[in-house]
Amino acid sequence: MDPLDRYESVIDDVPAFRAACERPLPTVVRVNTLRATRSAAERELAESDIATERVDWHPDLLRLPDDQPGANWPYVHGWLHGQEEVSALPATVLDPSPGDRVWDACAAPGSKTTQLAALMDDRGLLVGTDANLGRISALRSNAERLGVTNLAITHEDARTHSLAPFGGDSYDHALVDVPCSCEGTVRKNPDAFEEWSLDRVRSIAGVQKGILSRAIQATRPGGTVVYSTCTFAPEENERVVDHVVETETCRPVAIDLPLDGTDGLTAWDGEDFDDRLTRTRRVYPHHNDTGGFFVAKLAVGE
Ligand SMILES: C[S@@+](CC[C@H](N)C(=O)[O-])C[C@H]1O[C@@H](n2cnc3c(N)ncnc32)[C@H](O)[C@@H]1O
Repeated sequence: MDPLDRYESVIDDVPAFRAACERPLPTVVRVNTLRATRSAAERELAESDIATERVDWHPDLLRLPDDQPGANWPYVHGWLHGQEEVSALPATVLDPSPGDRVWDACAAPGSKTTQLAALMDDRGLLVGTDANLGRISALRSNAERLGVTNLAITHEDARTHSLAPFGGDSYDHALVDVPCSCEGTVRKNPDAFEEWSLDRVRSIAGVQKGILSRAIQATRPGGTVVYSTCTFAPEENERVVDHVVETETCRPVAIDLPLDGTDGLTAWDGEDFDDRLTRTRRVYPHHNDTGGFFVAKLAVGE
């Protein structure tokens, strides 16, 4: 079964959506502001005859030619990190401040963790958790290459992470970028649907609910939790957020998304969700020439 068939009733322009899903993804890098400015990175890349194009919605993203080898000088020296445009959305939406205490519940290999560290100006405390030891090695080496020093790494199941990591106090914010069915990565990985089944979608949704619930419980009242996936599946998106809105003390808040997106769904497969699910955002590949993405922002304690 082609899982994309399931979305024909909720997508505005199905032929454009299908065509975008078949095009390769543009190559994008994020300038690591702990080490360089965008102008300095542009100059350095130009010296190596690498043409760049600014991404207009984000101050630190650059598009590169598709045949660009990854190991250029600015990359090796931690000025750049390969990061797809939509992957830069969750940390942008969370927008932590220097000095905050932030938990990244599914952190490896660290694209968003290192982006959070840059937004925090490498100050405060960032805890990055992942259940996969091999991927934690990549997180560690990315953090080192990019010069991040405010990061503590834990190898554990996020569903059992400490609820009082600071002697009773909780995190100011959490980022929950869960494992998912990855339907929105089909432009990068044409085999993305090979392992797809509705049973897998439903099973992973259980893990997602557990991790998101834990993140809400570990965040102080008045704090913020951002939930994201790179899939279109409502079972892993709106239905997971609807579950925590019912079971935890939190509410979805409006997101001022800097690129085009559509409202989250309030019904799927015969089930209705909380009306406030319209405040979550879906990003489809044909709207901004990116991968597919889902993001929700939750205010905790309200
Ligand atoms: C979408 S990836 C995270 C990508 C990462 N945020 C980034 O931007 O580089 C999901 C991650 O969740 C991890 N994971 C899966 N189950 C987990 C669990 N129960 N607790 C913590 N991490 C888990 C996987 O190992 C994987 O690295």
